Amino acid sequence: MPDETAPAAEEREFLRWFAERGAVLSPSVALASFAGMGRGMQALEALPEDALLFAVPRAMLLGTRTSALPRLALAEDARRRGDGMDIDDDEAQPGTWQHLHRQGWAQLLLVMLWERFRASERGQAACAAFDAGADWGAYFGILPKHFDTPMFWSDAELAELKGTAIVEKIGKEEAHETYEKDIFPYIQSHAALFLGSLAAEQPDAVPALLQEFYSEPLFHMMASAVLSRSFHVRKPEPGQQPGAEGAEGMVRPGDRGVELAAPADEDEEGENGDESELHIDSDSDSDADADEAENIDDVCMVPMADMLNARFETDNARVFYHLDKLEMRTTRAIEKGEQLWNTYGDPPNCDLARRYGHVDEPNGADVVELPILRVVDAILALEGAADQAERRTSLLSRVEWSVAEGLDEVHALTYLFAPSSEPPHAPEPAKASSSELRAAAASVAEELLVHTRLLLLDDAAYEKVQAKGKLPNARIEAREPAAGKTLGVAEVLLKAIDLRLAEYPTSEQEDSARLYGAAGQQAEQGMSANLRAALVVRLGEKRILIDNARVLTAAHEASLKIAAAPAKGSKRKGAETAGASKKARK
Ligand SMILES: C[S@@+](CC[C@H](N)C(=O)[O-])C[C@H]1O[C@@H](n2cnc3c(N)ncnc32)[C@H](O)[C@@H]1O
Repeated sequence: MPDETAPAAEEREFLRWFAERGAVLSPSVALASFAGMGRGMQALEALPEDALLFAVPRAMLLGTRTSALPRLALAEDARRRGDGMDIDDDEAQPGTWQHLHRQGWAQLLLVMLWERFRASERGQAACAAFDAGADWGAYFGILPKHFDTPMFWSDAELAELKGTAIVEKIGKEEAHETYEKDIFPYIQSHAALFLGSLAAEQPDAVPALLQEFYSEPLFHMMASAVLSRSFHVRKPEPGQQPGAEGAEGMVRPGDRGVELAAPADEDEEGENGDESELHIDSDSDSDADADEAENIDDVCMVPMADMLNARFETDNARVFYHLDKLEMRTTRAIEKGEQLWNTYGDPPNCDLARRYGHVDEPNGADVVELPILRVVDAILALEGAADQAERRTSLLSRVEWSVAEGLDEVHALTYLFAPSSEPPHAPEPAKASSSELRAAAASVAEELLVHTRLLLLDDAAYEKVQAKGKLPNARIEAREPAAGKTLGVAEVLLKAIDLRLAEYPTSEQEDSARLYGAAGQQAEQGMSANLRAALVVRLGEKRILIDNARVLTAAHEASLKIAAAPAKGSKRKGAETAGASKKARK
């Protein structure tokens, strides 16, 4: 429920600035505080579908297209080169503004830090000569001063994420390196730009001033703000009519900390959020795609649009694009008092926690990662080959080939039965019938089935696959005579899931009991938000593994029956998902 308290001074100042700069906020909505979510937006009266909530002129967006810093930095680079000419980004030397264009969000983060300084009391006077236009001071005033993302968690809190894929994706080290190697040296060597007239007026104070306005913690804060609040806004197309809806594509926050931002999608509606990184292409491919697809200049902050919270499949408002402004509109009728929700793209909890610092309970979009190496381990364990090292090498060479052919190195498993909306949010039904289990088998990650089966083929069949470039079908009940011992795809995946579950220090029952209580045990009281988020993430992952395991168990039993009755079994196609992989479809 929203707090009834009067808005804080910084919020009043933000609202004043918002109106003064030409933005419009509907009198039917207001910012409000929501328990555990910070600020959000609330309807003060019932609203129809497509009602305008607010409109923001493009000039108010904060990014490299609207800030004066890029213009000033380019002029400074040209002055230092002494030629005053424009050069291509490719020709730019290290230590120049254009060179930073290649460093993910570096330019945007410098813009954020510089604009924050420029809006400060000392910065206003020091930057007066820059003729840089109106500042974003009131916007910085309401940005969070701290973030709950794992980037800022203690080691003890991070330890609670053991087994999940979050820890290695936080990017703390990479962010630190970017700051040390690219950001701070650039600022230091352009002190007159970043401190304005203060650099010449107080040369002895420069190191302290740089620390005050451009420190590493501030840099991480800006990066976190971009990660959790930025949008992708394309430049208007030439010839586009003012008011034309949706011509610039969707917005959503960039991703990957300071390293990379996520690719933009083609869509006419805006979405504060982005896709999970667990997609079909291998990571390296997707990074390349992201580089290609994203224009870093599209990533920007959209005051007011970043005030809306989000919850799994709850969004009731979206951003729409116009040549001169962005509008937030309702996507369905809203009742008086309802919260206005945007969508962050319904990411799984591991991404929600990493990028936004909160989780959804339950989150039907949850995923758990199963690396193909765990499948290799499972095969080795089940085969119990005398020469494990030799067999591992052979399996790894298949992994290398298949990944080069476009199969994922890490597969994402999803819920096969949706989690209950009621605590403890376990997948329902708890006891599925055999027909329900059979039906669910069709949703087991296809590419994982193909990949597993490929590893199980005997050498002759594998060589044929390589020669023809056609992968085996995703048949969950398939059994293959790998290395002289017949193993089932489902059987191997069950073992891989066992191994994957063993990576978490606690069990599903323990986590569930702590979060939601169990027979004879109360839920843990007074848990910190970070600990709760960690428990929710890892419980969701374990539940998906266990959910997949029950379907695989049924498939394994079926595969044994089929094997025992080969004549009938050879005709059985029920659980086969034809032409499963991209490669197979080719
Ligand atoms: C785009 S901002 C939304 C505005 C934000 N609540 C504020 O006070 O400025 C995103 C942040 O809001 C919070 N948030 C959004 N949705 C939430 C939810 N369902 N539960 C908890 N926190 C949420 C998270 O801190 C997230 O990083």
